[in-house]
Order: sequence, then structure tokens, then C-alpha cells
Amino acid sequence: MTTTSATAKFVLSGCSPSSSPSTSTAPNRLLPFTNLNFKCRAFHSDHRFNRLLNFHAGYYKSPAFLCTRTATHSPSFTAAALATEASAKIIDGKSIAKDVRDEVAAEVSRMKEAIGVVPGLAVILVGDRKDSATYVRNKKKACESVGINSFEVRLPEDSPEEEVLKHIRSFNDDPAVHGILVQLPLPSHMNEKKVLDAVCIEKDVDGFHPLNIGRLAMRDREPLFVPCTPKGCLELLHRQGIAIKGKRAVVIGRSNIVGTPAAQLLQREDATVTVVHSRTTNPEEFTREADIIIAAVGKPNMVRGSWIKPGAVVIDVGINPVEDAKSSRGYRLVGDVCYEEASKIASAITPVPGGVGPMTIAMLLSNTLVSAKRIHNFK
Ligand SMILES: Nc1nc2c(c(=O)[nH]1)N[C@@H](CN(C=O)c1ccc(C(=O)N[C@@H](CCC(=O)O)C(=O)O)cc1)CN2
Repeated sequence: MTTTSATAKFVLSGCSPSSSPSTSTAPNRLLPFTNLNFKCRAFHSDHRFNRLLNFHAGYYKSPAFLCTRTATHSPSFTAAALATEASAKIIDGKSIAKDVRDEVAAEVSRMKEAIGVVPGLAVILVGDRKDSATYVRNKKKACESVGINSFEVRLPEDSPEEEVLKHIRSFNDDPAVHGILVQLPLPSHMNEKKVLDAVCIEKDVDGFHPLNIGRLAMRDREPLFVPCTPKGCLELLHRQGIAIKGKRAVVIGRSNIVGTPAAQLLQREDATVTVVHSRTTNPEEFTREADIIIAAVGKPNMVRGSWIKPGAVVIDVGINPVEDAKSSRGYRLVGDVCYEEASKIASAITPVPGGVGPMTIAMLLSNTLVSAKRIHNFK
């Protein structure tokens, strides 16, 4: 535990309540922090503390919390969330994704040697969004790195929907292709549902087909594929040895591709799951009860340190570009969680970048391998 000698009045934070591209370049802000009397590492009932930090009594057991004597030699201590170092374990998604890729590569080569089959992934990209083009390029590179064949179709932004459907049908029938994905988002004139429905479920390595999603939601039913990002979140928890069974989990966001399947996966592993979303009033009341938080809402720095129960595990799915003149790209990526604050409260946390993002592509490779094995009945 770190201690400070003076009474802390401020906590440094770069996470303004409404971080947005236009505000994000502001220097770190000093947020007012009042002297808070409570006994370090002991139960307290200081309502002032609870009110100011919105924490519940008993939560400050975390080593992340600092205890300082007040300047007035008060018998009580001052809680100062002025930690100078992150105390949470940083969950290194980049390194775990590499482990997954190495495992996939070994299996791909075992399969090739045994039955002469090489898994194949087909990717359809419509339009010229820069971020989508980067993800597709990275997927192709990742395939190469593990020995998976990749097939790519790039279509102009104004392509008719039928053109996309035609390519999907052709990949559905191609025996060299074991996985098909359409990079999202699609241009607004396209009907996303119709396009995703066209991918045959045996090759739906994104897990976005309603049949796969439906099976995921049902007890005693198994989806053929689970969407890559939520699957990556769970994989991070598993590989870090973080228990899920019996834990309280809060998922922030209810999208079809992350929030909803993440909640279902946690529930399938016997967590008690709450989903909070844009219409939830006081979401922090729910997150403060959570042992595990998965934030997938797409709002930079929305989850503040005070939203988190000390010792909780925080998985940050957000990848939000915020303006940054110091970066060569002119922007930097931040998560949905104020990392600076959360890393002082949580017991483990994923960074952005380098957390969940790399796992998305690693899980895609894994799903493609699983698909090829299933189609060829290779154990
Ligand atoms: N068909 C799909 N479309 C989209 C998916 C998807 O799973 N299937 N997910 C996202 C985009 N995405 C993959 O497609 C994706 C996003 C982010 C990353 C990633 O590795 N991010 C890095 C940062 C990258 C950077 O520096 O720009 C990180 O977080 O470390 C990989 C894949 C939406 N569309």
C-alpha cells in the first residue's frame, strides 16, 4: 500500500465526464476530492464518504485504496484515491492473443499433415471505411501467420445488396472456404439482417447468424459459433484464472455483437448477470455491485473509478478514437473505462489498445479452425 503524507484534496484524472474528440486533448483535470474521515481497512459508516464517492461501506478493502493521516492528526484516516501507481493486474490481450494464435497454428499444421486440408476464411468488405479496411487487412495477416488461407472480396460503397448476397452464396458453396464474414458496419443502404442471414450457419465464424445467437441464448443448446469479441472477453477471464461461477457480473451495452452475447456467455458459466444500457438510470448503482464488469458501450471513459467495486475485474471492450495532436495519427484510442482511475480500484483490467481488440481476431482464427475441423470431422 502506498501512503501520502499530506491530506489529499484532489485526484488527478484525464477522464472528463464527457470525453469526446473535442475535449479529450485537454490536460489532466484536477477533480475536487474532499477530506474523508474513515478508518483504514476497517468497516466504517461515514455517510459523507459514501455520498462523495458513492461507494458502499466495506468496499475499500482493496489495496488500491490509500489511507493517509490527516494533517490535523485526526485519529481517523483520510481516504485518498490518489494512488500514484496502478494496482490492478493488467490483462495483456496482445500476449494472450499470441498464445491463441500459436495454438491455432499448431492445429492447422496438424490438420494439414493428417488430412491435407487447410482451413479457409472469406472476408467481404463493402465501402472504404478506414477502420474496417485496417481490421480486414489485420485479419488477412493473422490468417497468414497461422497458415489459414484467406479469400477477400472488396466492393465499392454503392454496391447493390444483391452483389454482397451473390458473393456470400458463392462462398457458402465453396469447399475451400470454412468461414465467411461480412465486415461491419455495412453501408446504410444495405439490410444488415438480410446479409447476415445469408451466411450458412456452418460457416458463420462471426457467430452473427440468428440461429447461432438463438442457440447461445438457450439452455441445453449449443451454438456452432460464438461471436469473436465476447468470446475473447471470456477467454481472457479463463486464461487469467478468474472465476465466473457465482459471481455478479454487469455488462454495459446490449449490442447484438458484444453486449448481449457477452451476457449470455457469462450466464452460461453461472454468473449472475445484469445488463445495463442507455436507458438504465444510475448505471453506477449496478456496476458497484459487480465482481466482473464488461464495458461495451462505445463511450470514451464512461466508467469512472467510483463506479467500480474495489477488487473487481474490468474488461473494457470500447475502442474509441479521441483527438490527440501528440499522436502521429492525430488521435489515440481510449476505452469505455477511465483506465487511469479504474486501474487503481480494480484487481485486474484490460488496457485499450492491447486488451480485448487483439482477442477478437485470435478468436476468429480459432472459430475458422473449429469450422474446418467440424466440416471435415477432424478431431
Ligand atoms: N464482421 C465483423 N465486423 C466487426 C467486428 C467483428 O467481430 N466482426 N468487430 C469490430 C471490428 N474488429 C473486427 O472486425 C476489430 C476491432 C478492433 C481490433 C483490435 O485489435 N484493436 C486494437 C487497436 C487497433 C488500432 O490500433 O487501430 C486493440 O484494441 O488493441 C480488432 C478487430 C467491428 N466490426
